[in-house]
Amino acid sequence: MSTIIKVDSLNHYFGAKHALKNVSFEIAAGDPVALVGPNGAGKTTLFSILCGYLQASSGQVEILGHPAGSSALFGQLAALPQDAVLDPRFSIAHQLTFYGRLQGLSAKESKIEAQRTLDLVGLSEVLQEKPAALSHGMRKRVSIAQTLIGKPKIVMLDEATAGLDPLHAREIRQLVADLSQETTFILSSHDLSELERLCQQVLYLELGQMHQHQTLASDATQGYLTLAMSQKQEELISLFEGLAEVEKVTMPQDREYLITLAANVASHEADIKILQLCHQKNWRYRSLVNGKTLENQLFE
Ligand SMILES: Nc1ncnc2c1ncn2[C@@H]1O[C@H](COP(=O)(O)OP(=O)(O)OP(=O)(O)O)[C@@H](O)[C@H]1O
Repeated sequence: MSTIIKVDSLNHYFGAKHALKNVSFEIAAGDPVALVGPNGAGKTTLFSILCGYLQASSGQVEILGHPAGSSALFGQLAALPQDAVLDPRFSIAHQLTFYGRLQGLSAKESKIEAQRTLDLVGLSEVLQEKPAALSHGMRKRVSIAQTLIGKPKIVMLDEATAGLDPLHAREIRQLVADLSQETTFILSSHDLSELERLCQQVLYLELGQMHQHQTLASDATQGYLTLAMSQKQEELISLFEGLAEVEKVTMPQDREYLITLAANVASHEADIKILQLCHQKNWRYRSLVNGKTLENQLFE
């Protein structure tokens, strides 16, 4: 797969504050990529540098073969900032069409794009409305539509589903998954289970430093099972640790058990034993998943 973003030894300072510390990573075209990290980790700073809003203090950033901020990237890369706002004075049609014109589309093409992208986010009926007539979640979906105008190759969404009801959050996730063939999405979110569903590559920033992870969908977390129980079971850990297939069991959070398998034991050899034990004990489980959840990879 072709590399579309290449970042090498990136540093950024805000005065004495070293916000990004020697960050290097690559992103290939295709599957969505997650950008995760605690508050103040440097995610917005990194987004701003990738978009060309902010000039890095040092290091290289290459996007689709061009330096960040290059005019060659116009229309190829779009971003939804966390605090994006729509202009209250103009209709949604006007704003989306204007955005299309800014990208160099004709008036007719811009109108078609406005309608197409609003259809994609399930909001075709609001075309003539002004932002005040829309709920917070609807405005967010319009902003997502705006990033899709002109079919950019890369779209960065900062907290795209924050504030959306579960149904619409799911629709946006589906939209991201559906468009992933033509557009590579970089998603920043604090909702790890959402990112886990969508992304295999996870860029984790902490205090300006980058660590890379893979999600459950990959082979990288082989050797673990994650068991969610309906109720906490006092004897569970000691009983499971008594199995030859199991090396260690921990409970990273309430009613969720992380099972480390013994060396050279495949998960399908262990899961049956675990389920048999649950059955014997009459314990009810909610899910048994191969691997380590993203949250446990990052914080356990
Ligand atoms: N304009 C600025 N001037 C000075 N310091 C800044 C500026 N912007 C960000 N910082 C600092 O740089 C660090 C990284 O901030 P950044 O906004 O990139 O974090 P973040 O990961 O996006 O956080 P959040 O999840 O809260 O949005 C923080 O310590 C922040 O205080």
